[in-house]
Amino acid sequence: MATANPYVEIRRKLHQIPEPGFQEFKTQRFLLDYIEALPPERIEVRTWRTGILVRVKGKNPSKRIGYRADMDGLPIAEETTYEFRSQHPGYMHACGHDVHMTIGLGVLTHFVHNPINDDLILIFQPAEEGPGGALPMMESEEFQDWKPDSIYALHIAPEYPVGTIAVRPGILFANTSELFIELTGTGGHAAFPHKANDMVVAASHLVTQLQSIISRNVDPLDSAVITIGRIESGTRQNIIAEKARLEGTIRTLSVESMEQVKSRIEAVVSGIEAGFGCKAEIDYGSNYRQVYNDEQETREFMDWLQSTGTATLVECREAMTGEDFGYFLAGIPGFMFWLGAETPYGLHHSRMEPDERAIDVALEVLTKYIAWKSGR
Ligand SMILES: CC(=O)N[C@@H](CCC[C@H](N)C(=O)O)C(=O)O
Repeated sequence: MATANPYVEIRRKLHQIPEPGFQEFKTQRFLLDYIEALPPERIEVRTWRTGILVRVKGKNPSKRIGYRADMDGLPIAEETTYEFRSQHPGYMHACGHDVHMTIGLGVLTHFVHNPINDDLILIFQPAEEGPGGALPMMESEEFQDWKPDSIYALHIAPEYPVGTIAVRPGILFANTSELFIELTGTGGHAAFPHKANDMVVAASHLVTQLQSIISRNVDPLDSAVITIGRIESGTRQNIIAEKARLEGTIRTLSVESMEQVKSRIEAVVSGIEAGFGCKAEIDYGSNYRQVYNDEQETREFMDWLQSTGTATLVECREAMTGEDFGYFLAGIPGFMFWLGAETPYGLHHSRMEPDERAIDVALEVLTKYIAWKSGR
């Protein structure tokens, strides 16, 4: 169904072309086509791998204000009711990055036509879901040269109504580490288990033992999560599996707990090796730093929201989600906030249909706030 809102149209087009991290080629082309059609006088564009940086020149700049949107999709087979479903089988924008990029283009368009005093740096960042684009992008010459003095980002929140912004000073999202474990035993005939080392059984024990780490080794007041999201093992029902692969993620609120959880995982995996006579290899994949909102910047934003009434403010609790935006916040003051986009299915769900009215709410909040920050 067509809509009169150009940004909703853009979001629907982006929704159809979800791509994995660092392979956002069509997405980058789509964004560049849009950006290149804007009046060129005030903008400068750079690409970094599949990402894009845009500088909107201010009228009398004394600082650079940054806004970041992430670009990649997820390996999920979409099951929404949309007519504009993903055209990339097995991939879906199930974490709202289509909405985030659309808002980025809306902010850019607004300030191209309504310049502020300061420079604005729009950052379209690849590979947020993995392996992590923020850190290498930040380290790039292209970024360092335009490094903002403050930086902001948002994430859609299916659990909050449209018109709500949820945020908190300090930690917003957890420390994360991916987790991959390969088990190798001895395969064989299903009828002769005593002549094999069955990795389906070993993997099953491992999953339940991993879950006991959180309940038995981590301070209950210091939240942590281990999720095994994928297990691969075996070839058919009457063959004992020689190998098993577990894929998951670790989340902790404190940096110390991450170390402790990893050392307990290593101990449990050694126990599985001894108990099942198998070999195990652990790979922690990519790690994200916690998203730690600058206290002063966040309080200022919360006060501004309340005094202007531009959206309904909720001071939320921290969440165990991860975000490589935490790397930007480690070097640049700023914050991330949740944008209410109420829908019954949550992030990373094949049926998630965020409420598109959230786009206009975000554009109003961000354009007014950034203009206010720039003293216009
Ligand atoms: C907001 C969100 O959902 N972010 C992802 C980040 C993934 C980090 C990494 N690939 C991992 O799985 O640990 C999340 O799953 O929280």
